[in-house]
Amino acid sequence: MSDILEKIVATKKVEVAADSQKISLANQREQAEENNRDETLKPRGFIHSINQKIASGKAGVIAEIKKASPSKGILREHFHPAEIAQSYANNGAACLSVLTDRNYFQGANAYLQSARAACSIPVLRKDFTIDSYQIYEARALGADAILLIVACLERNQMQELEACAHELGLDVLVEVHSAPELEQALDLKTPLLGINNRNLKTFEVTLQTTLSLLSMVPAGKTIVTESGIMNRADVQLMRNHHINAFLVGEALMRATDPGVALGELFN
Ligand SMILES: O=P(O)(O)OC[C@@H](O)[C@@H](O)c1c[nH]c2ccccc12
Repeated sequence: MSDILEKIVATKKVEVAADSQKISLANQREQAEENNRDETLKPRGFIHSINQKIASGKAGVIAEIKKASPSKGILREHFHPAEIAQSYANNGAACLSVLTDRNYFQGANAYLQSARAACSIPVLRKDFTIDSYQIYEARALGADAILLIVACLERNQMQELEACAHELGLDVLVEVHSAPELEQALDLKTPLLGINNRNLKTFEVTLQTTLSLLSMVPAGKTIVTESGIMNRADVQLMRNHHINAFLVGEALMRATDPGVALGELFN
């Protein structure tokens, strides 16, 4: 099978071209700027929220709202983003991550909007960002942060996208899976560094990915261990290595009440 990430990026290019015909870049920018002047829609401080939890001795959890994934299929049938968002926020999540990719994750922009409106914690737009259009769109939707995946971007492009996000007041989570990718991620200004334990070529998940890259990360970065955090032993393993920020999806999505599951995993 060809690399899933390549496929997703190819689809994303077509989607962005079509979306920008429906709502122009100028319109997205206008809405983004309007949101930045609106008390309820202006950025909530994604990185700040994570660091605050960590400073108080707790885990900084980015709790994900994800209906399905290419590797696991449907994760949750009873899928109500506003309800899930409230449950996560009430059980100590620092932030939310909401999948908006339609084709591979059954996400939607509307899920981000309703999740954010249902709580007061910051929200990451979880998507495959390849074009600045998507960054204006993210802020226009009310997102507080965007994801940049090193594996799908060129060096210059990544820096341009980060600058665009920062100009709009969005925080950036940069995601890596290997040492060469980590080296590129360190070109960026963002202190928030996600290490994805899932290999997007094979779907193999191992927490060793995070542990093996640790020594390359300079002081001043907040490492987020992403994917495959399934139980308290996984959390403890990471915390033993002073990794205090987590991005968790599946383990919570499969639970009857995702927020209660979050509490059981971290509290
Ligand atoms: O469901 P998990 O194994 O807890 O993983 C969550 C998150 O890390 C995963 O959804 C993810 C990490 N990076 C991504 C990039 C795009 C889409 C999804 C992802």
